[in-house]
Amino acid sequence: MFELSKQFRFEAAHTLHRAVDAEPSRRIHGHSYRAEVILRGPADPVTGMVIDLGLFERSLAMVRDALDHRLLDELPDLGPATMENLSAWIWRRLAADAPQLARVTIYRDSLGDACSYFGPDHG
Ligand SMILES: Nc1nc2c(c(=O)[nH]1)N=C([C@H](O)[C@H](O)COP(=O)(O)OP(=O)(O)OP(=O)(O)O)CN2
Ligand SMILES: [Zn+2]
Repeated sequence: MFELSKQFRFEAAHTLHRAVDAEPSRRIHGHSYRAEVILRGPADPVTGMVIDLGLFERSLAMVRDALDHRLLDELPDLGPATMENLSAWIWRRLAADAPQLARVTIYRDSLGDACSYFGPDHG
């Protein structure tokens, strides 16, 4: 069993309705995000790879393009633009191309925030 990971960064804006810091959160504001995607599985005996990272990078580039410099509130299938929903959204986008998906983690490094999603089979 091997574990492969790739990371990408994106900048995005959002609004959020919440009980604390309600007013500044409701205004449009931005964050710098880092996404880490983990794949787990055996290496193919012929290729020696869990997945060709070149192929995987293409899928990640499409996901990043849909998020970078966007107003996340406008993503139709995201829901409230929290790190929880972002990690699950990235999972849904990648699952068909990468059945070895094991975890998607969203980081907001400047705030010390992180949130991981382990897929629908883990609640
Ligand atoms: N469980 C979650 N809680 C919150 C999320 C989230 O994604 N999941 N997101 C936010 C907001 O995005 C918010 O902008 C971050 O708020 P906060 O930690 O208060 O940081 P700020 O920089 O906006 O505020 P400071 O007071 O300047 O630290 C909130 N909660
Ligand atoms: Zn925010």
